[in-house]
Amino acid sequence: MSHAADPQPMISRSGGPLSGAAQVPGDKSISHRALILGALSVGETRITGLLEGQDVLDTAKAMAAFGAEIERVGPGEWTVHGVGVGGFSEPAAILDCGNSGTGVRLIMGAMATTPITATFTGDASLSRRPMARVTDPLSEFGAQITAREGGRLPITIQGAADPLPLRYRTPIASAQIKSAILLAGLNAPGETVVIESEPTRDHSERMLAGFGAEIHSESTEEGHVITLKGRPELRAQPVAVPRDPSSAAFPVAAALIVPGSEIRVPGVSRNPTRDGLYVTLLEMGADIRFENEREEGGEPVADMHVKHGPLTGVSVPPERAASMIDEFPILSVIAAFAKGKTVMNGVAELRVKESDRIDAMAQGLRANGVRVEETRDTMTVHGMAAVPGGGLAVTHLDHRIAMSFLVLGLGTDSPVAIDDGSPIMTSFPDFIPLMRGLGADIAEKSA
Ligand SMILES: O=C(O)C1=C[C@@H](OP(=O)(O)O)[C@@H](O)[C@H](O)C1
Ligand SMILES: C=C(OP(=O)(O)O)C(=O)O
Repeated sequence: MSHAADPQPMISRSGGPLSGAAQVPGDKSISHRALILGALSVGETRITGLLEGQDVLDTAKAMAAFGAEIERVGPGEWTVHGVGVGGFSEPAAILDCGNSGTGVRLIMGAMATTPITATFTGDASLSRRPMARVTDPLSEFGAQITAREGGRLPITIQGAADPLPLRYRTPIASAQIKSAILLAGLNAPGETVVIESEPTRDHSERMLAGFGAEIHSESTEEGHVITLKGRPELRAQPVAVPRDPSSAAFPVAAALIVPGSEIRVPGVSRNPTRDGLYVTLLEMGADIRFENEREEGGEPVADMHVKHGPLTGVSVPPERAASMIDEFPILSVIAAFAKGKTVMNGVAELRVKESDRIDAMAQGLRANGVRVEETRDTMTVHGMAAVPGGGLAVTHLDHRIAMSFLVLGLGTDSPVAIDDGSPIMTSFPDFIPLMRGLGADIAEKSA
């Protein structure tokens, strides 16, 4: 579904301390992969804790269009009867991946080595995002690809009838590029190898191994090397999706900036390839404790306990960027309340997310009285003892920008408005009730 909802202006303002438990939704990255790998497996995959955000629902629809049987059997509980590696049938209609970069890029990979044709579209945000980073390597497998000018959506892929395995060094640290290649490699003979300069989130590798593929990763002088043996028979698996650390970041941030707050966030993934924000917050002096550390569904998880307290600005090194790539918008909000400046390095990729996130954050923070400097790949936020607020932030169809500014307003002197909260449904449909349950004052606003 394209993101065509009417804009929903919203406003948030400061109130009393936040308290209680924040049950954040299932991990978005793992949810997409559970549906895709379920569709490529033989047998029934039962998924619990699936994120029922629009991004993931669009992926579910696409898997059904390729011939998998997908059923919602309860809240967050879904079954997938897959068609096996190489078993996708040709979709009858154009596949609309909505707002989701992960959805479209991984699904293009999953079908590019099967001899069927599919056309992909998305909303205005997704149609601006670069796709050649994925279609270039997919054409090396033998797929025939046509794209709009600049390698953008809509894109039509005629999958390779006789795919060749690929050895590919990713030019950008991106789990979406890596995952698209690995999914394509499933139906290529021989070994497909991806080499990345910095390790990126490793859910595809963990889950492919869980579904029975032969895959291994090693750090070498060349970089981080992932090797997949093609044409496995993937076996359906139960998948328990842990709670999303990227979604957890919003209530955590709110608790850190609203005086007197103390909240718990149970069952959040602590996968080290996703942990950069929390490493950074601890360096800033945040009062965060991880309790009851355990393993669930092949991922390390913990219960978080977060308390408001003083924070100090830090410099985030570029090599940490991949492990917190979606968390820089909310970090820039937290940084506004820290003592001194926070410098975020190596963040150029933020410019090609759902929006140009450096620009969107810089403009919205400035509109609310915060000093921000940006270069192509850095952002610097100057913290202040009291953040004025009182401004309007433009969200550009970007859920993380919308949620970041609603959190900002919980700590500012005057309320903060956003032009459109509707994109929040892509990744965190219960964000507003969850935040209100903690005591946050967030309201819809007439346009
Ligand atoms: O593989 C994934 O699930 C994701 C990878 C990241 O994108 P890139 O691979 O473009 O960095 C991230 O921003 C996105 O939200 C989810
Ligand atoms: C970048 C994001 O998602 P995607 O690339 O899947 O649209 C995100 O969720 O912050």
